[in-house]
Amino acid sequence: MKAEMLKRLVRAIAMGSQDDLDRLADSIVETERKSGHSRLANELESILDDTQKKKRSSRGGIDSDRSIRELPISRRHREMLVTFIPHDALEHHIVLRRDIDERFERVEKEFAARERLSAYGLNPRKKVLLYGPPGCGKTLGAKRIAWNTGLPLMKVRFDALVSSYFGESASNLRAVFDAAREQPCVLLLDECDFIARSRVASKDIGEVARIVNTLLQLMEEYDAPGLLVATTNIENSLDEALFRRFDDVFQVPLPGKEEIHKLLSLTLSSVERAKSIQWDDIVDKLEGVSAAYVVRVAQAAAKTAVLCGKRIVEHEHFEAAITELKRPDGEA
Ligand SMILES: Nc1ncnc2c1ncn2[C@@H]1O[C@H](COP(=O)(O)OP(=O)(O)OP(=O)(O)O)[C@@H](O)[C@H]1O
Repeated sequence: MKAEMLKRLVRAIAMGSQDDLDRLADSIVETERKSGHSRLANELESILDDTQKKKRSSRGGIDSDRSIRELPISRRHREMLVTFIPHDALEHHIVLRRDIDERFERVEKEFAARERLSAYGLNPRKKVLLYGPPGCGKTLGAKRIAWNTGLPLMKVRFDALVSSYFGESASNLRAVFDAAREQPCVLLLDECDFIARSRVASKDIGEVARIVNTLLQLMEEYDAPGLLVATTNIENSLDEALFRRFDDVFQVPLPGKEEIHKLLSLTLSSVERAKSIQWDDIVDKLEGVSAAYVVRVAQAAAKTAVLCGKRIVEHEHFEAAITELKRPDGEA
């Protein structure tokens, strides 16, 4: 072992720093790999992986109150690979078209009845893909599923997961799926097209291709106690093989007139509304935009009412908000 490493080792032991020891172990693996000793590097890596798993299970597994330190982290950069949202923090309001609401409800009901279903040899839908335009409730829909099934949400951080080091993205992804197996949760792969761009369209045979293959395999083998929800804006960009691995695929579309009305009422529930508001006119003007945009318009109108001291939202406040928040390109 090089002198520098020996010094780091002794220092870490003297300081009793587990973090430094972990980092040192990673450096040793990397040095061995770079020196062409890939078999030794792989063996060392699997020792590290096994030890981490044992440590976790000796702490009694993972429950919903797990500490941040128990969540999967990237080997090299020690970054959290997921954002963990406990069930209590998932309360939300979502407005959906009735038929879409029923699609969500079906997933939730099957999860609730999973034991009854399995008694008949039937499997509940556990891997769901939500697609549709931005800002219409795909991420919120994943929260809804978690909330209604009593599970926490574990959102994958693709920025931390995708690494430029050979094979590391795939092993990070594996660590995330391992964690989802130990901890019943809704595992959210938000904007999964980030990694799942069509292999056909992409000539990339590097890390992206490797991670798509790993994702395909992990999806195929998925047997975690919770649910997996993936979202994408661009349905067509998804790898066909990945697409087939979902048990249910449905769209979360733009809100219709009825939903726009509900979104406005919901967002304005804490302020008074003038009787003179021409709701149909406002709804007509907002038809074709995302739910997020409708919420922003309602919030802007409410804030204008408060700022100008009236505390009653008037029709003109909506007109001003719609003009001010000109529809961003591509949102509708
Ligand atoms: N159906 C909805 N009901 C109520 N609020 C919504 C709905 N859709 C979007 N919103 C509002 O817009 C915000 C963003 O929504 P969300 O993140 O769920 O959109 P998304 O479809 O996942 O968009 P993206 O594709 O950009 O990630 C929400 O936090 C919420 O305030």
